[in-house]
Amino acid sequence: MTKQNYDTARAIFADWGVDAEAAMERLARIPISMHCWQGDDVVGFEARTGASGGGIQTTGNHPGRARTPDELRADLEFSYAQIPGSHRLNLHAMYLDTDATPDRDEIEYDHFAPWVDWAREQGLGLDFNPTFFAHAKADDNLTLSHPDAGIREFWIEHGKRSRDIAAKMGTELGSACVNNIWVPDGFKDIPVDRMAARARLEASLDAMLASPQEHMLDAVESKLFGIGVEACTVGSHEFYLGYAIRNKTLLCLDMGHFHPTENVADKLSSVALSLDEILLHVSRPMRWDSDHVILLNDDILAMAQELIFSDLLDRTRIGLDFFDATISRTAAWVIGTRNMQKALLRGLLMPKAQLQSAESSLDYTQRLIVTEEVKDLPFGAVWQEFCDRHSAPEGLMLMKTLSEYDRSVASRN
Ligand SMILES: C[C@H](O)[C@H](O)[C@@H](O)C(=O)CO
Ligand SMILES: [Mn+2]
Repeated sequence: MTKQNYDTARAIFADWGVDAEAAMERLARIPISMHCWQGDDVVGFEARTGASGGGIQTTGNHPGRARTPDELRADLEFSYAQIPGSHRLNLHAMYLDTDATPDRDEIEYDHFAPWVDWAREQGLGLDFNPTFFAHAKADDNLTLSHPDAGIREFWIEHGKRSRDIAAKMGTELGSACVNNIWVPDGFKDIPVDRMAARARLEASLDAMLASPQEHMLDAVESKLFGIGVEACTVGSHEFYLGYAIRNKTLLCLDMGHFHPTENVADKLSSVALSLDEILLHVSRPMRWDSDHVILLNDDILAMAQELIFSDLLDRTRIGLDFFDATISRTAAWVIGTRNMQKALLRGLLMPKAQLQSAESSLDYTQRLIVTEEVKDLPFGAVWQEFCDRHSAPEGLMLMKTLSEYDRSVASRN
């Protein structure tokens, strides 16, 4: 039945001048960097207690949170098996796997080596992030921009070590590892010396990134505001856009880090004119940076279409950033990642040449007719075929598989 549906769909897309086989082939080559922190509510495996801090907030208490690296890896293995294609894992520095208890300025590659061995076995690429939150030295909501030079030094050292670890991960796995820098630095109430804070952040970043590295890529992530840093975020969009351009790093655009009515997809072509590569944190901000699981909604579809229509797929690393502890954590990963893929597939199945030609000849009526008519095309049949070819379940079978796994981990407490 699926095969018949697909054959019909393929013919319908061909009528529109779209090659469904080519779309599936391209989709299979787009890795999504799935974030480890959805699996345990951004807690990590350090010997510490306490909330994430830094304005990041997970809510909910659904049973089954991964408590150890082994549990997290088991949950990831299950999740990747439900997601067609080959992907990456985005690891945070607080997810070390070791009996040692290094402080953040003492972390080394060996503390993460089990993750690399596992990633190799699983055929996954790895990305990395220094963790500048959930630590006593981040309690002021200031790290790299802290007025205290000792605190800045501590975090600079953490950042340098993270880059070393990312470079070694990239070397070991033969695939460049993106090391994404996000700091929570900011002010609850209106500051009077924004310039000093931003100058300190810039100097700290310069010190951290001073030594050239291979097999890793530096990325910087801006933010508009967070809980507790409502008045000013030191690493704002303008700050990091300039920094990334000047220093040739990747710029990370997190969809939750802008004013809620801003169209983040619209930013891609603008920043791509000044940057070599972009990192995305695909997320769903609901009224604020709430990090809801991404849906196949207009924002995600627009983001995917923009990547494809602006020819940015080869210059963009797609990472995810959501965490919801009110639902099955593995289902959240699977649904969110598959939604990103579905959005990309839809973009790849659009009659791009026809649409762009209508626009360039100012035939906006034709552009409107096409954008609206193609909404009825059988995208689902191509997605089913894609899942089938990659041995990933869909529909009722996916539902059953996700529920069974969720029940199997429910006794964790
Ligand atoms: C855990 C991540 O580093 C974090 O979500 C960051 O990327 C962010 O978006 C903070 O709001
Ligand atoms: Mn993010």
